[in-house]
Amino acid sequence: MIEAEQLSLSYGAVKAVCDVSFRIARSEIVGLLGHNGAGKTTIMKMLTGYLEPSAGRITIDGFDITRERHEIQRCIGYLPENCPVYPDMSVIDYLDYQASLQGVPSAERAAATRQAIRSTGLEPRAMHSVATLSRGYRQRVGVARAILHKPRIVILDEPTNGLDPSQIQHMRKLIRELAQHATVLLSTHILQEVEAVCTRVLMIRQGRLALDAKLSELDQTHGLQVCVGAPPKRVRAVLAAVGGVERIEETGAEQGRYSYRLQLGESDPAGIACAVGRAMHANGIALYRLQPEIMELEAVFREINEAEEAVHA
Ligand SMILES: Nc1ncnc2c1ncn2[C@@H]1O[C@H](COP(=O)(O)OP(=O)(O)OP(=O)(O)O)[C@@H](O)[C@H]1O
Repeated sequence: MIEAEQLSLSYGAVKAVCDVSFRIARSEIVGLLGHNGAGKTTIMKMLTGYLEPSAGRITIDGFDITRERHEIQRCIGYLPENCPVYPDMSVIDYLDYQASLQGVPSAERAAATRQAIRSTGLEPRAMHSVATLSRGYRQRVGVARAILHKPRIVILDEPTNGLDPSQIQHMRKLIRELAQHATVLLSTHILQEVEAVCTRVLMIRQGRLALDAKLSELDQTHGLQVCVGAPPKRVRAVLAAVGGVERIEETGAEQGRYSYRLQLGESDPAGIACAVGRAMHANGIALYRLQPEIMELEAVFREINEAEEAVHA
């Protein structure tokens, strides 16, 4: 379990991260999503013990990062944004060397290196020098380095950055495979990346946590779009008797057809949709359209950005 409480960090006058809290349980694949400069790398560096928070607290599996940094680093594998890989070494030598730096006992080093090479699909390139590898393979070497010590938590900073579409597919597959044995936290500024691999999203906006949601929750209906043959006053009177509708917004009117968005409460959206349909029928109002409104991640992302821009305008 990763627990971050009210994390903040400033670089001089720049407030990079401000009051960010979250908890990540075992086996989740969490996407840290945000524009360039949002604060994702800074959060990852704090979680991995490379930067000390100006305020706040991090515990990982009960270890406190300020007091037990080495214990924490033993259970974390980290792919930094620009992973340093030595071009002159062969893949296998580089990983063996990294395993020694990470304290993997010498008797276990060959097996650990072999396993990391197998897990990342690097077998065909194991004897090649790093300098000859494509960016996709080099990124895999970075991931292999991160998992040499079989960490329970894998933190990947922009793992697909700069990869071509087929390399991105390979990396996504690799991330899903890693998640079978570890909790994965990855950062990205690409929404589709989160949709493709993550089970949960932490959206970071100007150093603050703007959204923490499971992707499955985002698929749930929070509103209904309705088009009926009655003007607002009448519709409001009819819907006043329907429980669960919290707000009614007029979204358009054309040729006697009036469109509305109904904001629903937490409970039973399908039941409320039935009640809306029945209420229209009972009051002799023609019903032209009644459909759930699904909040897609893209819409949420846009809404949050627009709301923030309005605040800062
Ligand atoms: N070493 C530093 N010194 C001063 N400011 C920094 C430093 N590192 C980052 N920043 C600033 O802190 C803010 C957050 O940066 P950070 O790298 O954490 O964002 P990010 O979301 O990872 O961005 P990117 O996607 O571009 O990597 C930015 O305004 C950045 O310019």
